[in-house]
Amino acid sequence: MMGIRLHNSATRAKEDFVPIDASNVRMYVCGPTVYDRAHIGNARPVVVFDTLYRLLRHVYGEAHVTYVRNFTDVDDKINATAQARKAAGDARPLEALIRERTEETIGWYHADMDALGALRPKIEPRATDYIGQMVAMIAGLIAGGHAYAKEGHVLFRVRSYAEYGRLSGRSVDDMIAGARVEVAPFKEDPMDFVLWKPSDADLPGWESPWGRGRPGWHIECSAMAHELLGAEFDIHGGGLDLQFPHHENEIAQSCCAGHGFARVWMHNEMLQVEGKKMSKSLGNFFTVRDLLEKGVPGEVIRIVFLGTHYGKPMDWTAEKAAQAEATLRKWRGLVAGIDPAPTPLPGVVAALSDDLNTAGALAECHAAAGRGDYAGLLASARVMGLLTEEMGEWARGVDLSGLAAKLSTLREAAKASKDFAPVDALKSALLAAGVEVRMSKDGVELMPGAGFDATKLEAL
Ligand SMILES: Nc1ncnc2c1ncn2[C@@H]1O[C@H](COP(=O)(O)OP(=O)(O)OP(=O)(O)O)[C@@H](O)[C@H]1O
Ligand SMILES: [Zn+2]
Repeated sequence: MMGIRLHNSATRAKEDFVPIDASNVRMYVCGPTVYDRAHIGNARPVVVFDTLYRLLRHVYGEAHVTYVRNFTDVDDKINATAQARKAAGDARPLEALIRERTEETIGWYHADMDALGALRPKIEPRATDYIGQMVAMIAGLIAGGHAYAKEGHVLFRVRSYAEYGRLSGRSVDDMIAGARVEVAPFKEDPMDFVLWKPSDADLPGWESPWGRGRPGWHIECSAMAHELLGAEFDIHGGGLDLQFPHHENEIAQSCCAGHGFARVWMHNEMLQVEGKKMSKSLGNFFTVRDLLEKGVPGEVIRIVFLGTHYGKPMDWTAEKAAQAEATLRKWRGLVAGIDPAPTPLPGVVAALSDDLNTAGALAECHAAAGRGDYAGLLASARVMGLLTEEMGEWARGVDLSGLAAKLSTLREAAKASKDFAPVDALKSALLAAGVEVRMSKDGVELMPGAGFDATKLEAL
């Protein structure tokens, strides 16, 4: 079996990937805070870790990989959207409005990420379903001297964990100097971070030994990962913007609670706009839905992401999208009516296994297309979630509608000139490409028929 090598952010080295249990390879990825539509920056980790998930399934077998990605449904921004609806006159209780907002956002998220060909993770836990586990973990941290309760808050005592800062490669003192840490009267040390905080009576809250309140964001992931994947698991992923403080804090909590944690940490670099991270707070974003509605197919968005290594920053540009669309249209033409090879090309699997070298894998696909190995191209593209049946609708529809318009124009011209030869020539070429042609006085309709071969349409 070909070995997978992954760049581990924790050791800053590319390492052989050796699963703890090859019959159950386990991966946790930090998921979205569900208060609004995902922007295309948010889609980058989805495509990156979906590609890794597909590779792991290819290597270890579909039944032997557990992928968990959470929904963060406790958050001030969610509360704010619900409060805005209440202020606008909605009489329902805040809890119902919050639930409605998170349900709606999860529905959008699923629809948008499905459109990018991302498989749904095996488990998609919601933070609010694991409050009990979070409370238990926090209680254990207090008992172990790693956390303290004060004024309804529980704080993690950062100085109690000697390894703090190791993931991001910084010392606690540097972090204090560089980060905007909140100084608060209930903190022993400005670096200490919140595990639990009180909730106002008009906001969602849960009973706990420290009063009615809600968990901090970091403890959510530690508790869900532990509950669903066990004390130690293989891979933890997320965007590089989460490395500090979120992931640093997850590690501190889980290790001090006496669990191990993830062995390999992977971080995708940012999707940028003019050198800056695309983010909601900067306002420099557009959503996945915006692009889909503008007619950019999900498959095009996916292949644009795959064109850049996940560890490098990238921009979204219209030129990249146009080039990607041309590639996919060509490939879809080449593989039309062809069965995929039984296995993907070894060169593609090798590239993906080399720390997800997706650009290299795509280059291998181009080479296969060039030498006429269409069955190999198809099988290989599918390992990356491309050229799948479900994602192909856009390519068929658009090609043929352009040709239908052309045929119709030729027919109009022929009616005037009485020279039907150009119409007949295009019609014969379409039939030769396996297209069903229906011409009536109402118009021209083209449908892919048996033996449809889109490559033969390229010259028309
Ligand atoms: N510009 C970006 N490029 C790549 N990944 C990103 C980008 N912005 C956010 N992410 C990733 O998206 C995932 C979901 O994050 P989350 O829902 O917390 O985003 P967010 O914080 O609402 O987005 P924003 O950063 O725009 O406020 C995380 O893994 C995060 O690292
Ligand atoms: Zn997380």
